Amino acid sequence: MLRRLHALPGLVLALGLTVTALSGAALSVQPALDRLAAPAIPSGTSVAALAGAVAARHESVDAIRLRADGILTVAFSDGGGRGVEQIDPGTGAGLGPYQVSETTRFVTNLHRAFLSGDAGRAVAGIGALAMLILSVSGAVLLARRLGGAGALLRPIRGTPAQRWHGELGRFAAAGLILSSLTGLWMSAGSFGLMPETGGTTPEVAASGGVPAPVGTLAALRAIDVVRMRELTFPAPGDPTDTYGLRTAAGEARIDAATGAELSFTPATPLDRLNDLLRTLHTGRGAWALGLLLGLSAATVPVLGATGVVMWWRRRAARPRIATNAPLRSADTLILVGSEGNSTWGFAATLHTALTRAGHRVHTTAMNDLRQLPAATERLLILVATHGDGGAPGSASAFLSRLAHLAPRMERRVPVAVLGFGDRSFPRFCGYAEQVSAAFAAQGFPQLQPLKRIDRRSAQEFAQWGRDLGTSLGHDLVLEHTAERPKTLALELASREDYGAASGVPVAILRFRRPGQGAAAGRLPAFEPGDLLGILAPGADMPRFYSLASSSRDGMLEICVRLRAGGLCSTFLHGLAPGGRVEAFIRANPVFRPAKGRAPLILIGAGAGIGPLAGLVRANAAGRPVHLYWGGRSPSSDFLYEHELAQHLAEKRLTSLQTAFSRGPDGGAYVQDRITADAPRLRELVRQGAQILVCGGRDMAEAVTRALDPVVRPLGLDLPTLKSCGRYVEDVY
Ligand SMILES: Cc1cc2nc3c(=O)[nH]c(=O)nc-3n(C[C@H](O)[C@H](O)[C@H](O)COP(=O)(O)O)c2cc1C
Repeated sequence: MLRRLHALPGLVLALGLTVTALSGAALSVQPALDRLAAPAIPSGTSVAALAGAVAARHESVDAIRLRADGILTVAFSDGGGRGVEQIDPGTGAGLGPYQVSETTRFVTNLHRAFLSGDAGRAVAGIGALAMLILSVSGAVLLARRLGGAGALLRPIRGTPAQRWHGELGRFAAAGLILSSLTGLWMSAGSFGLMPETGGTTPEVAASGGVPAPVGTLAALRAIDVVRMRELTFPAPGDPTDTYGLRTAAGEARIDAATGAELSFTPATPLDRLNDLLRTLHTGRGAWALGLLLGLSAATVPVLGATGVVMWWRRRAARPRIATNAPLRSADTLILVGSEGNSTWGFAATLHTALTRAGHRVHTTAMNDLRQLPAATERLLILVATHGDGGAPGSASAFLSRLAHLAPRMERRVPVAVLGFGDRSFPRFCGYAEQVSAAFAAQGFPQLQPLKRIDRRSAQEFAQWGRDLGTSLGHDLVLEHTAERPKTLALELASREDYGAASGVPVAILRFRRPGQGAAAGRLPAFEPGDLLGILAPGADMPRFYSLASSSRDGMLEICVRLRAGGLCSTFLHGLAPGGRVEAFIRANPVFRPAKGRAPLILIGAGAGIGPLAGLVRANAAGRPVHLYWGGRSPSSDFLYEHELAQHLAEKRLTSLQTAFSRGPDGGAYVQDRITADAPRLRELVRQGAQILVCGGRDMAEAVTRALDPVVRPLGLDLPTLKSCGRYVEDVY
């Protein structure tokens, strides 16, 4: 809901908001320019002295104004001609005609009313409301994604569009909220929707005597020019008219003959609020704030563009459920928790089979659960596990939502949870277990016990379908054929083989698109640490390998360890240069170095060196990078040995620590190097280093145990470092 609330005004009003924001950003520079151009007002100059000097130069003066931008102007009539000129605040001397430039007038009109009168002003007001909704919902969404309001400053991970959107959004949110709130207020005021401002000016009786020179009037001599907002002069020849002096405190009427203050109308709280909000919106009288607001506004086009990209990706990634029954009337609600979208495919198969069996089925994302309509008879939850036993994207908010909603629900319908995962992860279907436990804790009966499906097994899914059919009292046949991802044909360009002598063969394989020169297909963009999914002949599931190169290297490089009985690794190890594979690239934005120049500590073992070597190769800027790597034997297993030596010489790599379990030094593991190097590593972490770990699960666990005592004395622990992206793993 919140996401929809965020996306909708952005998509519908994108163009209008961009125009308003950019024109606002352009106008925001004006107060700073005016401030530079306006002569400083010397303190101690009285309004009387200034008015006296001005009156001496003009036949008739209408008013003297101190504008919010610090410019003093006088409106006058001389010899039948009227004019407005800027005046020197110290001497009252004329500084030339005052006029707002055509460009400023145009941009202001564009900003306030899209150059089209009242209708335009109404649209601008709606735009301000939309911007307010966008800014507040965006801030809440970002806080939710980063782990709460206290986590708003944590590093943002994700695709480039997500990172730009998040970084710019959190920079600009406060400014955009302030500008849209104040803009909305001003817009409502311009349509008379706000209470009337200004107190009633009392009738005053002027003395009617001969007007005295303005420079001698006592009430004007008591007021400093810096406090004045406007001084209006009496109409010439009208002895009953008075001077009007407006300051922030209110408006005084002053007798033209005696100089006495005849009345004073104090400014109302609403007047003061209006003044404050105007300053906060325009930056006039607060030029530094104006520039900050302008910078915030200037981010709007980029926020809009990246927001559209994110929205489109989310939309394009989610499969369409053609026969989705309305939620209100559905007897079966299928909730899907997915990150890579494959679970949506299973949900679509289940949806179709249940619909054919006569059910009214509504399928939606787990995060979209809002209510349990009266017609709902059962809940079917299909949920994948990601991270380390964590929630997938479309279920990220589910547990907290259930905890919030369930106590208010009147009914408890039967629930079946079907987990999708991979047995090679230690927390196999860990998130599905959490979801199942949460339903049980809220008192929902089980329609089916929790079932866990390994590696998208169509057979296990079909079996679950049969059991579900039995519970529902009819046959349910679930024939699911996994959708094959779109693949690229790649050709093996070269290979280097290691480890034969130590019994753990590892190959560095470099692929390119087939064809020569311009005829070769272009590679999509990727970074070291992204994943190359390879579909071996006869396999219906891809096997993922971490990429050791970036698209800038013009080839795809992976390190593959030969696994006994492994279909894909056996196929790849048997591949000769020129041999082809079907593959696709999947971004792995979590495993990326954080921006900036803080040191990187790279830790890996065996084939896990691949993406780490790729990160070192990409470090042309010479950021401090320290690599810890463990292998078996220095003579047969030292992957990237020569390349790493060259990187050390070129300062792409700052230091290299290797550990060989079958080495001449008696055998050591990478975690031993970490323990031995604790003081240096602690210092690097103190400097803000980020740690990236790649390799087997056992190695990663040993590294975690070795690193924990390293960071403890700094008041840190690995969960804290993990939660802020300073400890990331690519573990298999
Ligand atoms: C980065 C990553 C982390 C994963 N972590 C786990 C895990 O901790 N436990 C598990 O059982 N499966 C894990 N899996 C496997 C997925 O749950 C499984 O592939 C699932 O079918 C993906 O469904 P989806 O494409 O709908 O997101 C992980 C997969 C990936 C790519």
